[in-house]
Amino acid sequence: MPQPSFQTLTQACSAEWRAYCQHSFVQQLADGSLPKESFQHYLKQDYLFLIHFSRAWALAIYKSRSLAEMRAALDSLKTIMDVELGLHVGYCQAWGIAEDALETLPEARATTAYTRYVLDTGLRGDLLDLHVALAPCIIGYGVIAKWVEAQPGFDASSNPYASWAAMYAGEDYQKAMNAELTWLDGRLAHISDQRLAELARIFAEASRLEADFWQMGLDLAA
Ligand SMILES: Cc1ncc(CN)c(N)n1
Repeated sequence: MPQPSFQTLTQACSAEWRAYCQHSFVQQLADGSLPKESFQHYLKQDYLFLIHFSRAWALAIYKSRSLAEMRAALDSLKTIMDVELGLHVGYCQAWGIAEDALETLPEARATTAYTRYVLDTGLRGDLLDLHVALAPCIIGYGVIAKWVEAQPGFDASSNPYASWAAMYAGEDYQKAMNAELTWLDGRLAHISDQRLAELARIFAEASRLEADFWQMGLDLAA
C-alpha cells in the first residue's frame, strides 16, 4: 500500500473536498457572474476570518517542536498578514470601506464556526491535527485559483474577480501552498491507519466549513 499523503486525505474525503472546491460560488467567480454583493460580503467576512487564521498559525508556532517548524508556520502567518490581508484591504478601500471599519464588522455564523473549529482542534490536538485543520484553507485556495484561471469561460481582462484569482494562483501563494504540501506529506507518511482516520475526520469537517463559508457569501448570511 502507498504511504499516506495529502492526496490520501482528499481521496478519503472526496465528497466534502469536491463540494468545497467546485462550489457554485467558485464556478460563478470563474465565469464572472458572481453578484458583486456576494463577493463583497464574502471578502469582508474573509478579512475577519484571516485575523483568526493568523492566530491559528501563531498557535502552530507555539506547538512546534523545532525551529524549522516554527519558521514554516511563521512563513504561513506572514503570507496571510502581508499578502492576503493586503488584497482584502485594497478591495475594500476601492469600495469605500476603511480598514478600521472592517475590524468592527459583526462576524457571520459561518466565520465563527470555521475559525473556532480550527483553533479548538489545534488547542486540544497536536501540531499535525492543527495543520490538517488548516490544510483546506491554505491548499484549497491555491488549487481553486488555478482551476478558476484554467476555465474556458475565464477572461482575465473582463472578469471582475481576476485579481483575486491572480493572487492565489501567483508565485508567493503557490510557494506557501507547496511548502505546506511538502510538510504534510512528510508528516503523514508514517502514521497508523487509526491516526489517518482521525485526521480524515478533521479534514472533512474543515472542508465542509469551507463550503459553508462560500455559501454564506452567496446567501449574504449573517
Ligand atoms: C475562508 C477562507 N479559506 C481559505 C483562504 C485562503 N487562505 C481564505 N482566505 N479564506
